Amino acid sequence: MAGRKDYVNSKVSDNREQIEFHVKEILKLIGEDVEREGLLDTPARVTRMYEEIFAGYEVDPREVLGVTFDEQHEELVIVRDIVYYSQCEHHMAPFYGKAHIGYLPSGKIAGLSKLARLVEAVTRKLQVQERITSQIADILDEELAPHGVMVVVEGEHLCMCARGVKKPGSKTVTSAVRGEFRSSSALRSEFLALLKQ
Ligand SMILES: Nc1nc2c(ncn2[C@@H]2O[C@H](COP(=O)(O)OP(=O)(O)OP(=O)(O)O)[C@@H](O)[C@H]2O)c(=O)[nH]1
Ligand SMILES: [Zn+2]
Repeated sequence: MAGRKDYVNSKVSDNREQIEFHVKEILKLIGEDVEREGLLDTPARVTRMYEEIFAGYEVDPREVLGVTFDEQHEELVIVRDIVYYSQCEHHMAPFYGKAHIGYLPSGKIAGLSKLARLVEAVTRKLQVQERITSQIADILDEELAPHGVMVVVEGEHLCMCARGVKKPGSKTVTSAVRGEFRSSSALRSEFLALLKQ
């Protein structure tokens, strides 16, 4: 079996066979009959699912913004209600919800779809919600050098619903502010008001 070192910097597409093998082993270890019909293709299916839900390991989130445009619009730009699905790094259980991104451009704007691609790139891996929130804010701050950035992420964590403390319906809300959003409560209020419309 490969040692820990062999996995460094690897991703699902590099390791399909090994992942299938290990999923099958886990099925055996939880008491399943891996030869029964319903489970025959499960290791391959799970591996294909991992390629989707862990696609974030295949991309550099700093590169997804792509070409930025020079534009003199210096008022608030918000893309809200960007649905995401992620996996909590403590339990490997899904958490999901919506991300809302706002920034005040300073001569550079990003393609709107690229903001949603950035959310995809940071959520499709093992994560915690706080890190998703600050990574989105930091990457926009560094790549667009805007006057300010504000990110709000809402999430429902299955590890808190289906197991453990069992509180379905509870929502975690995280925020990150950079630049002028830090000092201006008026800007933060404007952003939050526009989320409600
Ligand atoms: N801060 C933060 N915590 C998270 C996130 N996702 C899951 N967790 C928490 O990670 C913690 C792990 O706690 P542990 O005590 O090590 O694990 P556990 O015994 O399974 O904890 P319980 O969930 O309370 O049963 C739990 O409190 C989870 O709710 C996240 O995105 N952010
Ligand atoms: Zn969890």
